[in-house]
Amino acid sequence: MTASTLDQITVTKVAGRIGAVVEGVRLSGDLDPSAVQAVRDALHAHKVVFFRGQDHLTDEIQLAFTRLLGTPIGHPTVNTEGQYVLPITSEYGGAADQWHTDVTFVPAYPLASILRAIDIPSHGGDTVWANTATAYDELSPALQELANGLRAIHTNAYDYAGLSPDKDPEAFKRYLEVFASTVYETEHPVVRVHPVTGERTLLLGGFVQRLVGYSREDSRLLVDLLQGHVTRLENTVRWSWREGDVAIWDNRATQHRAVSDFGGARRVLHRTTVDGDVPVGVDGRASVAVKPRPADN
Ligand SMILES: O=C(O)CCC(=O)C(=O)O
Ligand SMILES: [Fe+2]
Repeated sequence: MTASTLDQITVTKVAGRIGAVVEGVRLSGDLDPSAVQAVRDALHAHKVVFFRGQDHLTDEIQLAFTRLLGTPIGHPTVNTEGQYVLPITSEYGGAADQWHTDVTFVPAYPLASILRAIDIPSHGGDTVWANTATAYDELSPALQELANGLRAIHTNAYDYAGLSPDKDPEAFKRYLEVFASTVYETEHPVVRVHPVTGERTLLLGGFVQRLVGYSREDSRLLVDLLQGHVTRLENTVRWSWREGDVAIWDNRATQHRAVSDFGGARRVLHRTTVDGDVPVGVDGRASVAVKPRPADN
């Protein structure tokens, strides 16, 4: 196949504040550096970018492309060393159908995730992304001021323990074994300064347990208030998958969730993630691991 050249690449917005379709790019490990830069620029500008018709992709090619964006990392709780491709399957059920940013229970959570549609139901099973930078921008100045000083504890234990084993208790058990085998807790700033764009973004989502220094009830109310801005429809884009589609999102400026409206149908996507950097708040304070405690040496 022909290489992508810059004058063939088009970037078209698909919603007002987030999301663009990139055309003229065939994703692979051989992608021209200028095309990789175009993808990166589109990612920073639009937060989530979509590619149609990438049917040539295999796990290997997806991983090779992922390496062009940074260092691939496995899921921290999936104990399969060297496995960088995480299947997202309907078998697990439920886990991704709440708003979250990927893996925020560790300090340097992924800077980007790449999701490839492999087996998609005939209808339903969309994914929705929200722009956490525009969510911050639209806050009242007094609320921005308050949010700037907040810190939150993110944990995987809280999240997964809160799920109900609704349909298939066995699948749920396997799920817990895989994804909650180690308890992680990290304290993050609620407002993260984006290391590339300098934007202020709201860092919350499904792994948040509580705000530091607030009662549980005040914490819940405050998180709900801020999270309500993140998920306002104006800050979101919804993607209806076709097999061969790829979505790449800037995990430092977005939240996302799956829409669980496809009944018992099979739905499989494969995800790779790119190693991230430790967030820094507006006061310059970085995120810190609470559990497991960092090694002493
Ligand atoms: O299944 C989906 O639509 C989203 C899955 C997800 O949260 C992820 O791949 O990080
Ligand atoms: Fe996710």
